[in-house]
Amino acid sequence: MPLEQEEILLAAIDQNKIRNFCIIAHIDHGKSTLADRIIEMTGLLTSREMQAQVLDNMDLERERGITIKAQTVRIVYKAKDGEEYIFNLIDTPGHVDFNYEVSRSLAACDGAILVVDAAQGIEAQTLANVYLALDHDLDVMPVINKIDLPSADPERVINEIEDVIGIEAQDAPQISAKTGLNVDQVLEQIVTKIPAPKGDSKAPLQALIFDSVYDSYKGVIIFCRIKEGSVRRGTPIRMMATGAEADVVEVGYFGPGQFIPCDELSAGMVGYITASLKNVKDTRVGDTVTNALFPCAEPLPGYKKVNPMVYCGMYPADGAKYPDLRDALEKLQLNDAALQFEPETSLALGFGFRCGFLGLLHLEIIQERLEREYNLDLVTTAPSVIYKVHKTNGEVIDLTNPSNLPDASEIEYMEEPIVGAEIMVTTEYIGSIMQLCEERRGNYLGMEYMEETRALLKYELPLNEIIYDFFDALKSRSRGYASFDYEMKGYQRSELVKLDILVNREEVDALSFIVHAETAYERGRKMCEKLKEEIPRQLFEIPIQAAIGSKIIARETVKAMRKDVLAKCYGGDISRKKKLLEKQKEGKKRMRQVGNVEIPQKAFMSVLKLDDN
Ligand SMILES: Nc1nc2c(ncn2[C@@H]2O[C@H](COP(=O)(O)OP(=O)(O)OP(=O)(O)O)[C@@H](O)[C@H]2O)c(=O)[nH]1
Repeated sequence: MPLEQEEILLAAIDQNKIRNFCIIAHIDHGKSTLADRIIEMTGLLTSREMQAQVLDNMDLERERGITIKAQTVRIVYKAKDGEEYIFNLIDTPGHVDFNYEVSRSLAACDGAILVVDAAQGIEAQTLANVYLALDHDLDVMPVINKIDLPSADPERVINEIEDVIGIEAQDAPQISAKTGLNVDQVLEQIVTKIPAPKGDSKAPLQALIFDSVYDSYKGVIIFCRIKEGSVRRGTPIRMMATGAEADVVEVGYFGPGQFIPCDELSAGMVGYITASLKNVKDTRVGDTVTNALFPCAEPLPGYKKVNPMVYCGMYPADGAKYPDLRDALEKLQLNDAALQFEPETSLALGFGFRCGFLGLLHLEIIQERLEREYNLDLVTTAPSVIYKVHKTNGEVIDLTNPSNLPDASEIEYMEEPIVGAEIMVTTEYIGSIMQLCEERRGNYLGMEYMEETRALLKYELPLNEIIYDFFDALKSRSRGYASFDYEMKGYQRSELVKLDILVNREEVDALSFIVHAETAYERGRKMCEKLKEEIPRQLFEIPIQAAIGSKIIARETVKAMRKDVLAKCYGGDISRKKKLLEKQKEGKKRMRQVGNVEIPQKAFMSVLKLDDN
């Protein structure tokens, strides 16, 4: 352990010298870049040691450039007043799929740095995050970033922050997180503007879990903010919501990319606890850790169990890999309490799992990790939201798989999930965005002008109309000038029907999906067209039909043709022929035989691409 860190451990930590804060921003406004600069400037790492971005430490995160799991780091800053301060910088995820994690990360802080891009100004997620921060009574400290850009207009953005959010911004540091310009002002303001934590170290233990990870050596590592009391090795702890109990094995704090043990965590501190717990499900984000023998009177407010919003079927391309897929999902679940799965069988796809996710991004991440880290080839069915089916016998079922929809005669009515959406857009695109929302069955709630050139549109939209490609459609219809945020509102009665797809007169259960009755015909037609493109020609003619119940509503035909991959190979280069045959075999792994027709993986996702914008 470096000498400097040892000294900090030994010195009793004065609460007044601690600052717990996070950085909030709209996606891409430079949150991670600023975090890196702060870490670099406080001397924890030299820029050479810094791998691209320290805080986003999952490979996938780095590739996609987005923050998924909240990460935290403790740094020591020597301020201009000559004193040393301890900063706990809590990184918050920036995507709507992970909204609850954002909210819990904020609850662990006393203040928030609000990063706003000097060229783009306030965006939908800037507002959503600021409101969340204000809900948690955090002091919000604005910072104007990217002033090095030629299109930067910091004065306009300062006014916008004052007008729209209503917080003082005249002395907001104007920085370039990229070059490091004026980042020193940010560090000073953290000391002067973000309040020190409060809390009594002698009170019964009350700590907020804002994240937890599973480590094969240490078991579950709980990331927490100690609100009251203290905790050390040997303390018997209890999670108040899940009831799990264990003795503490180790406590410590977060070095960049590593865990550094210490003697004790006390009120006001942010750190980690390990105990002999084997599953992150025991340590739910938002739960309160207390002393099992001397519990606090009440848990901290705001805990809620996060439930998946989007479901899809995942099947191994090679049926023999089913046990491997189960093992992989179990391993991923150790680190991801929001991931759910249960076995299901499909006539078309065989044995697999119905998996539940927080949103599409979460789904994609899991899918990619299964394919990359566990080397599995997957066939994934189109995602579906959870519908509530009210049956004539009074029973209500949560439908996560469209092919399980009961017979129409047993259904009284159905409900679908609705979200409240806020869309920020420049005025010239208001018309096209409103049109998009209308097409997606949106219910217009109102519009507020931010300034002359921008407005905030409020809509209620069915979740199943936005989970697929709404974001892309929004971007393309506004040339990238619209931004968007949403939250679940509840369920609403709706005229829904199940659309079945028949390939060569056989129903393919994995292709069924649920649509609003009004759009059923159009979607059915488009789905058939799409499948016609995706399904390769075979030796015989293949009819593709869409049906509601026994009624066929659309049809396309894949004409017969012999597919000869060697046809293009003139001359006698045998190795090239072999290569082509190999390639064809690879492709086949992901094909599914339905009756005597082979359906490629891409076809199962066709429903996602029915709206060409
Ligand atoms: N020109 C310029 N570019 C910057 C600056 N700060 C960040 N960027 C760039 O903006 C992009 C987004 O920065 P990030 O730090 O990844 O943004 P973020 O807000 O953390 O994004 P999420 O983690 O996805 O929420 C990157 O390409 C950065 O290099 C800046 O001061 N000037």
